[in-house]
Amino acid sequence: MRLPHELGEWVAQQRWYGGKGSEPVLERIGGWQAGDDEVVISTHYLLDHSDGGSTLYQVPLTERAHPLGTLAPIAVVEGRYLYDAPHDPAYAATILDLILHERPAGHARGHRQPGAGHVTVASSAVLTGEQSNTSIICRVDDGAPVIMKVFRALHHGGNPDVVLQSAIAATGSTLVPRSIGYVSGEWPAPSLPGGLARGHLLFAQEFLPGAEDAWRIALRAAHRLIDFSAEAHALGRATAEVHATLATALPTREAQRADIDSILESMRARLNGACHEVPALRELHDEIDTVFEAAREAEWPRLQRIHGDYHLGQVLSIPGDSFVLVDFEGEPLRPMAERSEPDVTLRDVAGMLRSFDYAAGSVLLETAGAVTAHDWASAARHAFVDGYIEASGRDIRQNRALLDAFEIDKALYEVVYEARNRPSWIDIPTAAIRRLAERSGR
Ligand SMILES: Nc1ncnc2c1ncn2[C@@H]1O[C@H](COP(=O)(O)OP(=O)(O)O)[C@@H](O)[C@H]1O
Ligand SMILES: O=P(O)(O)O[C@H]1O[C@H](CO)[C@@H](O[C@H]2O[C@H](CO)[C@@H](O)[C@H](O)[C@H]2O)[C@H](O)[C@H]1O
Repeated sequence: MRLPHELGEWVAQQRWYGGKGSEPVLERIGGWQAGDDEVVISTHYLLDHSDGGSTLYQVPLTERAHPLGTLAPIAVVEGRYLYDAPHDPAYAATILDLILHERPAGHARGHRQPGAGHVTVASSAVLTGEQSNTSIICRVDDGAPVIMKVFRALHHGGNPDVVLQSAIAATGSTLVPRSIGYVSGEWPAPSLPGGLARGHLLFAQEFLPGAEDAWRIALRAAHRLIDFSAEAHALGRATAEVHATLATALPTREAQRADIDSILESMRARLNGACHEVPALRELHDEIDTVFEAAREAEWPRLQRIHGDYHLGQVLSIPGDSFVLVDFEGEPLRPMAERSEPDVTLRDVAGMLRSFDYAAGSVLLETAGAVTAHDWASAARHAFVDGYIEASGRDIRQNRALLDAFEIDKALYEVVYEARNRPSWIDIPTAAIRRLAERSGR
C-alpha cells in the first residue's frame, strides 16, 4: 500500500515519536495485514532516517471504505479512509483474536499465555495521558478487561516488558497483572545474521480497573505533607519480592570485572552526554566521576533481571491496598541490548528513591520555600529501604557507595529526559545531582 504524504506530519505530532523537534524521514521496510474487506488492518514498519535510521516505528493503520463515526482520519486516499488503528475498535478485536487463537498474520503471530481464558472484545478505547507507547483498554463480554500495549519503537530480541512480566505472572505472583499474550513479528535487518530481526509488537494483560498509580497518590500526600512511610515501606517489600521472583524465574550471574567495567562505562557515557546537553552540570563532572570510581571498588551483588525504569508511576495501587508493578520495558532512552542484560537490583532501589525526591521536588516547584517536602521525601525514602531490607533479608545500607552511584546515574538520565520533554522540571534532578555529588565528596 502507498503511504499517504500526511503520515510524516502526523507521526511528528505523536507523543511516542522520539525525534522531538525534527521532521521524520520515514521509509517503509516491511509490515503485515489482517482484517477483512470491510476493514483492512495494515501494520507498517517505518524506519526514521532523520535520526540516522536508528529507530524503527510500528505504525498500524486501518483502512475503511466508509468514515468511522466522529474519528478524524489521518488521510483519505483514493476514497479510502485511513485511521490510527488503536482508535479503531476493529483493530483491538482482531489483535486479541490473533493472540488468543495464536493465529499468524503475514510474518506476525499471536501467542497466548498458558492458562489465559478466551474473551471477546465489546468495546475499546485508547488510554490517554503521556506514554511512550500506545495502550488500548478493551472491555470484554466474558471476563476481566484487557489492556493491550502497542510497542511503538521496535527492537530485535525479546522486549523486557513481555519477557519479565510473563515470567513473573507465570509463577502465580500477583505483583504484576495477569498476562494474556503477545504478538511477535519479524522485519528486515541487513546487519543481523540471516538479515532478519525478530521482536515483540504488542503485549496484552489484564487491565486492573480502579487502580491508581502510586505517583498520583504520593503527590497528593506530598502536597499535604501527609506521612507516606507506611506506603513506602509496603512498596519496599513488594519491590524486594519482585526481585526475588525475577531471580528465581530468570538467569542470574556473578558480577564479573567486565560487567562492572561496562556498567561504569555506561554511567560515564551518560555523565558526558548529560554535561553536553546541560552545560550547568559540567562543574560537577569531577565530583560525580569520583562517586563512580568509588562504586568500582565496592562489593557488587549478583546480577539479575530488574524492572529497569522504576519509579512511582510504574506502580499501581489497587483497591485492597496492594501494589502491582507495570511497564518493565526499561528506560526508553537506553539501548535495548543493555536493558535486556542482567543488572543490579540497586538500580531499581535508586530509581524509586529518586521518585520520592521527585514528588517533593514537584511540590517545591509550585510552593517555593516548602522545605518540609524534603523531610516528607526523606521519611518515605527511609521507609522504602527498611521495607526492602525486611523482605529481602539484605542490608542494602551496606551498599551505600553503589546506591549513590546508581542514584546519580538515574538523576543524570532524568536531566536529559527533562531537557528533552519537560524543561520546567529540570531543576528537580539537577538539584539532586548537586546534593548527591557534594554529600559523597565530603
Ligand atoms: N494492567 C493495567 N491495569 C491498569 N492500568 C494499567 C495497566 N497497565 C498499565 N496501566 C496504566 O497505563 C499507564 C501506562 O502504561 P505503561 O506500561 O507505563 O506504558 P508506557 O510504556 O507507554 O509508559 C500506567 O502508568 C498505568 O496507569
Ligand atoms: O514513560 P515512562 O514511564 O517509561 O518513564 C519516563 O517518563 C517518566 C515521567 O513520566 C520519567 O520519570 C520521572 O518523572 C516522574 C514524575 O513524572 C518521577 O516519578 C520519576 O522518578 C522520574 O524519573 C522516567 O524517568 C522516564 O523514563
